[in-house]
Amino acid sequence: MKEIKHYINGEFVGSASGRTFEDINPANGQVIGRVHEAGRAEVDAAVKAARAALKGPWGKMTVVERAEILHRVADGITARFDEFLEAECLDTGKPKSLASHIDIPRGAANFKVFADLLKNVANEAFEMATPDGAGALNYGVRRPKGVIGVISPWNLPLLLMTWKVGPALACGNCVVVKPSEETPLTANLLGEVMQAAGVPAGVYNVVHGFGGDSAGAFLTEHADVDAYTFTGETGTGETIMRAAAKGVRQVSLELGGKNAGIVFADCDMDKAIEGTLRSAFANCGQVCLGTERVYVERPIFDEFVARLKAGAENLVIGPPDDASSNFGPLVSLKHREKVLSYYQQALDDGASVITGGGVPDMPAHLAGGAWVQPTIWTGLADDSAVVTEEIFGPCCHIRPFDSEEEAIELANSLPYGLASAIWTENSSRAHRVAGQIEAGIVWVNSWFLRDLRTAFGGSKQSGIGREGGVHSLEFYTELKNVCIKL
Ligand SMILES: NC(=O)c1ccc[n+]([C@@H]2O[C@H](COP(=O)([O-])OP(=O)(O)OC[C@H]3O[C@@H](n4cnc5c(N)ncnc54)[C@H](O)[C@@H]3O)[C@@H](O)[C@H]2O)c1
Ligand SMILES: O=C/C=C/C=C(\O)C(=O)O
Repeated sequence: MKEIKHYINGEFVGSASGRTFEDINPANGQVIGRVHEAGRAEVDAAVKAARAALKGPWGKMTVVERAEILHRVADGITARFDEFLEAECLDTGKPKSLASHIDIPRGAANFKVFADLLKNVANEAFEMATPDGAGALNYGVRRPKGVIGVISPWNLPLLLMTWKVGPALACGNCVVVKPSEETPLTANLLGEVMQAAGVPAGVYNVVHGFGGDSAGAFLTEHADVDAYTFTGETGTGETIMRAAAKGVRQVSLELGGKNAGIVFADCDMDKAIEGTLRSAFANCGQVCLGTERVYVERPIFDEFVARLKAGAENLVIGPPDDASSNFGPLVSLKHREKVLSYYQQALDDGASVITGGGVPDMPAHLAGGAWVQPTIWTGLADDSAVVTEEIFGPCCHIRPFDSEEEAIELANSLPYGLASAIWTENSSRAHRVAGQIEAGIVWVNSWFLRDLRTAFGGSKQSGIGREGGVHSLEFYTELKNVCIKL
């Protein structure tokens, strides 16, 4: 049985308590390995290692030297692509066809992009007048923030963790990562890659465990962590923010969403269907940016519903290794319970089930997996929990609208504000509507199209702060102004 340990100060170590929990493959319910659960002692050791590493060779390196090492990390991920792919798909059950295009390549890109960015970014400078006429010069210098606590979710484990670790390390920080308890494998593989790439011991640490009353909470309660970057549920974000308030530590929070797709009658229907299918069902609907509310202009409503239904019914449900499969299981049986409770709620609230709504028949060797059907509903009231709460499953509700104003009002009606997708061939309308959507990210005629230099994050209850490009740099560094009287 595989033993999954912590990675602290450049070594894989077990928990002093001997406590472990199971890592389960959600495609078949089988145990992949036993994961060590960190107690306060392991979290403390990881934070101490990170603090010490700041003062070691890592803290003395030039930006160019750090960037070279981070390129080696990226190349190390690429060189071990198949191992990362295998590990990510074992943990999540997602199709290899998906992870090989998104999760693993982005794991490498997240190091390259920020390493290069750091080499090229300018600092601000202001000349100022003074009463004696000699003037003064102000200039900014950036310094690493220190030890960063990185807490990440299970839906895109390597992608979302490296999206934070890449810029944090590029800026010269050291990190303690707490991956999701559901998906511990790729964070450990990355430890091996870091070692081989010459990242000094203590710069990248991983502690495994759960959230509350476990590794996650111990990390957020640790007084010697300087800032936290978190991706996960809004409620967890609130808890982490409270813990970080002690000692006035900064947080960057990428949280939940209940994203709207708006499909206008003047859209290119093929593009709108293809994009909405991906945004609702890719990664079995477990993408924070995914569309769970679809608003369609009335003249094309029936055609859109029929075509999305046909698309959903064409998805090929199957395990990661099946090359033809493009729809895997949910991450766990526990998460399936949550998703199925919304499927039941939709029935209770009088939804018309256009397709799905239950659990698919799977062959015996996969029957223990967390499989669920892609599901589409119509006919629910705007205040049904199915329409207002994040389900994080492969499902969406489609509702007609009659005017641009109504569509904008519906899209903005919830306390979330992560992402939105607008489908129209009228570019004036696209700009007009995009400007009025209350969300951190608006896509027009696309979805999950990512340029890593751009700002990424949520408004309202979908998050605090922006990461990506120079915005990551702002979070992961302390900007100091030096004022020189001439
Ligand atoms: N905005 C984004 O960019 C983004 C991206 C991906 C996922 N998400 C959101 O993530 C959620 C799904 O992921 P999840 O179920 O893993 O989220 P989660 O909030 O349950 O867990 C995320 C991480 O936080 C840890 N955690 C849980 N409770 C904690 C606590 N009290 N203290 C410290 N750490 C704690 C977990 O162990 C895990 O590592 C969805 O809401 C989704 O929308 C958001
Ligand atoms: O599930 C959420 C997806 C988030 C994506 C990113 O953070 C990214 O593309 O950088």
